[in-house]
Amino acid sequence: MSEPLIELKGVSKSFGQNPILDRVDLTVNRGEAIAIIGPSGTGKSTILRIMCGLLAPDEGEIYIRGQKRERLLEDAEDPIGISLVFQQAALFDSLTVEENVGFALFRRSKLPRHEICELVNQKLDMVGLAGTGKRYPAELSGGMRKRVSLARAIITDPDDPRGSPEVLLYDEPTAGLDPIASTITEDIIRQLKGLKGGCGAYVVVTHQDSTIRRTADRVIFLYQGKIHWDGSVHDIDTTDNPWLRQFFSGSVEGPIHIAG
Ligand SMILES: Nc1ncnc2c1ncn2[C@@H]1O[C@H](COP(=O)(O)OP(=O)(O)OP(=O)(O)O)[C@@H](O)[C@H]1O
Repeated sequence: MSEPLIELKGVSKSFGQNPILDRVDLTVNRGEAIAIIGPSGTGKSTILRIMCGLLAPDEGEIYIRGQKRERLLEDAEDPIGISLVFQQAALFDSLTVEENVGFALFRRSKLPRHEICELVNQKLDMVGLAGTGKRYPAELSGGMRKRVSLARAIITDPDDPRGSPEVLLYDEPTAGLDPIASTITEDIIRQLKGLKGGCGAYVVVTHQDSTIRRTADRVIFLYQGKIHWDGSVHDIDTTDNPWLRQFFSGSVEGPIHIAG
């Protein structure tokens, strides 16, 4: 039986006069691998920020493993960990890889330094970056930097009763990467699900065809604040849904209107 980890119910969000999300219903169940796709500016990153508690909806309800979230995460704790891996790696250039990955633990936990370093090394190993801990971000490729930020997203304090994040949210994890670096990242995203110290489900926002096909089981198409398609990745080439057909063909003819 499916276990809902994140439920958005009738979620709406506007920025100023611009409605971005319009009564969106979306459930992320344990074990799911979801891609949210759609044209630029359609609210995909906004959904991720709402899911992880960085942004509050204007209307609607959010349930985290069945518990209603009342406030932003600065004020309240969810019953499970939800981590957002930002599009930009956003590393501190003056800190080593090790210090970047362990940043939160070095600052907030009571763990001795050698234990934090051990955890950091475990996480670096999981993202294929063993042995890079003493390097600085500037010495790494763009793909490697993105994987450092992934390691940082999955590191947790062993004393945290929630353990490692149950849900990982990836905002364009392969944007700007060459095809091989993309494949490496896509494989890691897949492998982390179900792995001890990995995650129980993930949501990827992406424009990359390979990332949609290689990381997702379920694909959600968002346009003008609404979900227009929610189906299996195996059906994306055969569905006659007009939004999906136009999106994947790159045609300018169809229901999707892009300004400019
Ligand atoms: N904090 C904010 N204040 C004002 N407008 C915002 C804010 N955040 C996002 N927006 C606007 O909301 C819309 C949706 O943004 P969002 O980043 O969610 O889209 P997206 O689908 O992820 O786009 P892309 O594919 O280009 O990354 C955009 O028009 C954006 O400019």
